[in-house]
Amino acid sequence: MEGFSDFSLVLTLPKDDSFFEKKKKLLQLRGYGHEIQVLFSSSEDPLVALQVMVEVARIIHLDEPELYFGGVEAILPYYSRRNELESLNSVLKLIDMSLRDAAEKKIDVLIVLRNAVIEMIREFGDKSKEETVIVKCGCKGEDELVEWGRNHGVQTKLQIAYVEGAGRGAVAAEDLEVGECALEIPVSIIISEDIVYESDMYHILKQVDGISTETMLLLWSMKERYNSNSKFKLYFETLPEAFNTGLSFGVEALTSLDGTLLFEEIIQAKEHLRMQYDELCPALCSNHPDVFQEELYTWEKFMWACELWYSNSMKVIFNDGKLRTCLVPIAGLLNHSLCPHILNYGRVDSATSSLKFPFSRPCLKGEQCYLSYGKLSCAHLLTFYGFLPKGDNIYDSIPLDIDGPEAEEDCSNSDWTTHMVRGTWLSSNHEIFHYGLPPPLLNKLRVALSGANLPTDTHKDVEIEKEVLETLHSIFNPMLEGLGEAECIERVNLGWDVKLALEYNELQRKIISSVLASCFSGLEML
Ligand SMILES: C[S@@+](CC[C@H](N)C(=O)[O-])C[C@H]1O[C@@H](n2cnc3c(N)ncnc32)[C@H](O)[C@@H]1O
Repeated sequence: MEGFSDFSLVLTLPKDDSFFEKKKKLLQLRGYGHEIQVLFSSSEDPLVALQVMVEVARIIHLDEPELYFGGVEAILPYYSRRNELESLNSVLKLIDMSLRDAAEKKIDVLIVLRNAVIEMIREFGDKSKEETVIVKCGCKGEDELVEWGRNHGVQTKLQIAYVEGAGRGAVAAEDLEVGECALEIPVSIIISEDIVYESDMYHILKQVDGISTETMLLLWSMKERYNSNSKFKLYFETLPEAFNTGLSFGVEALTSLDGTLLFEEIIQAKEHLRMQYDELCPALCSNHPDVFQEELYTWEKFMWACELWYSNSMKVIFNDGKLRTCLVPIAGLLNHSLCPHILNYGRVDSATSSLKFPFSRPCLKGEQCYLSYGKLSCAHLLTFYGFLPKGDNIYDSIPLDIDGPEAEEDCSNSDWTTHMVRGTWLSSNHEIFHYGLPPPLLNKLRVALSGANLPTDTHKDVEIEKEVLETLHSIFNPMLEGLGEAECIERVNLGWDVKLALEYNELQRKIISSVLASCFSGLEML
């Protein structure tokens, strides 16, 4: 690497990061400050310095569950697939920014670094590929929708296809690289609150006490769905007749969920929606029958609209800085993955007045292009989207309410007030005093059970440790029993909802069993 001139790239942990203090401590533990200058000197291999940048970026991008479960204990090379993609992409962005005004003699080294990051992203993507079976390429209605979009300024490098297990999806029409735009949607065809303000129902809805813009939009979409002169006719025509989310689960599926938290969540969500419907729709239809026709505002159609908005809407920040819940035609055909191609897409580009969907990792021709719907648990995905993603979802955890004083804060034994467990197979540390369980939870129980301050690692009290694990066992064993026996029944003839409920139960059983197994092996070690 001779001939490279000395220079540095600066990575900064943003001050407004809600976990600033925790991350700062993690960085310090690894020997960094919160503003990290990575020096590239002619005497060193720049790729070594690049590794430092990536490690720092991983810490900067940690989110709440990653800090809770892994923190300083987590073994690198990476925390989660999402974290890895975000970190590599932020390093790439920094290099690209530096390239823009770099002195000529620095350009060569920046290009070496850029290529190295691109290669890291590509290798990472190859390891995390999700195979897609294309059931049918080319779909008439959807192709017409894309054509309509193009006529309104949409640009896309994707084709719509039917994919196995997920309805429609988007497939790359050519090999696409990191940074390229998969899709660009002009603001003019995004369905957002402005559309209600311009509609004939706004003067009525604005009189309704406490009604949110989201609810107004929901009521607008119920009617627009059947408007043959709608600008969005093709969009509404290509939407599914049924969304099949957890909110539509039948009695048999709900019964199979009995004993899980999800059961309560779905029942409560449905009760809440029913109340909202009863408060709004009958009164609107009887007081304003010219605008709110009864046949368009049935409970079934209300539920369809709720499921539409839950499973298809996106949160978008507009040029005025306001975050709005929107429906985005065409973009709404992209499916979700835990290792997505597109991560950052929620802000309107002021220069083009469009919403851009750039690739955070490459997507080869014919490969399904996935979006990230967000950091969502399987319970949320099942309830509001009606599917369970492939692979380990690090946002899947079981919450625990434990009373008593919190452990004193330091970085690994932090001040979390809500506790949770997740599959212990996701942990990298199953040693004594760790057991694959989250450090903040173990510390919380140590303090609660000993009534004393947190013992240091070298002075852990074996009796207290046993009590901690026995307590956890006594919490989780009834949960496992509550799930009942695993059913080994033939699933082909079951309804979509019962199949999903059973899949969810299996996932819960797997998580709880892993916690119990960790308690057992911990007790054995002790
Ligand atoms: C925004 S839409 C995506 C387009 C959708 N596939 C369609 O045909 O309309 C969200 C819905 O797609 C489905 N979906 C998204 N990601 C999925 C995945 N990884 N596996 C299975 N279904 C998925 C779910 O039904 C979800 O409610």
